[in-house]
Amino acid sequence: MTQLSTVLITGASSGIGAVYAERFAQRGHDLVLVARDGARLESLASRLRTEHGVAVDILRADLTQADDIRLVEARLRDDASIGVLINNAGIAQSGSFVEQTGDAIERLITLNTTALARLANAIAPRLAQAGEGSIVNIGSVVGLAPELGMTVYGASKAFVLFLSQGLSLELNPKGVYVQAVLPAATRTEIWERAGIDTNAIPEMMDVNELVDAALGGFDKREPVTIPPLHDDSAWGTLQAARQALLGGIKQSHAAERYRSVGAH
Ligand SMILES: NC(=O)C1=CN([C@@H]2O[C@H](COP(=O)(O)OP(=O)(O)OC[C@H]3O[C@@H](n4cnc5c(N)ncnc54)[C@H](OP(=O)(O)O)[C@@H]3O)[C@@H](O)[C@H]2O)C=CC1
Ligand SMILES: CC(=O)[C@H](N)C(=O)O
Repeated sequence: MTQLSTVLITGASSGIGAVYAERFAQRGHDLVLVARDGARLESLASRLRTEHGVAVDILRADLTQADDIRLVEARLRDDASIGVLINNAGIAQSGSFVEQTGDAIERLITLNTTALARLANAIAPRLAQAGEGSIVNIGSVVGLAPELGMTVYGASKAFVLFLSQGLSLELNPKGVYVQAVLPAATRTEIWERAGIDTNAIPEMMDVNELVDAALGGFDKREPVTIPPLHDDSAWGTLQAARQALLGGIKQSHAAERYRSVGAH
């Protein structure tokens, strides 16, 4: 694998994924662009080929469908030129849990977590074998805080963060870089698609600024990049608190406050 490996980007037809495609093309990488909207992918691909002289393949796939997920998995497994996976495709949802349908919840979880994990799983063994390559998973700050009021979406993004941190522990020693990117509200189509009114959201980041910051974290090989977090010591404090809690849960007996329960 050369340093300028091919980059496969899911959700490349708009928003954050389309800007990643632009930026990696500017850096001279060939691309594989994945999404459902073939016409949009083709028009982006054709512009990037012309403007940057890179090879761009498109792969139409609905990543909520098992057969389509398998198609992308096969490409990641078999195409040795692909050294970077940008696991970006995702959807949000409006409404509270009791207003959401089971089918819509399943669709969100399949796209935001199952597809993302399966695609990482498809490429990871090959990258580990090669001793190089990168997996970038797009999470969200919403995954840090149930208080932000998007329970299922937030839970899917908490999964993305946990998975990324776990994969980082497993794969970093094998030479594979794993990055979780946690954007906050960013101006893309995701809001309209989910039926969320953005007028109520005062702080929205421009999508170009978001991706450039995420790539800044990528170049520094940060395991977790939170573009809108200005004081990064807050993240360090949270991680230190988590480590401290770990020390307290390696116990063979239940905590004192629960011990009287069985005695009745
Ligand atoms: N914008 C924001 O405020 C934030 C976004 N994020 C995350 O960023 C990621 C990208 O979102 P963003 O760019 O904002 O949103 P967009 O809606 O602009 O882009 C989403 C992309 O995912 C693709 N996609 C949607 N459904 C499917 C599907 N079933 N199968 C395959 N591809 C699909 C869309 O393409 P197509 O319709 O052609 O399939 C599109 O390319 C998401 O994971 C999102 O959760 C995180 C925090 C904040
Ligand atoms: C895109 C969303 O709906 C969400 N609020 C987020 O910031 O991740």
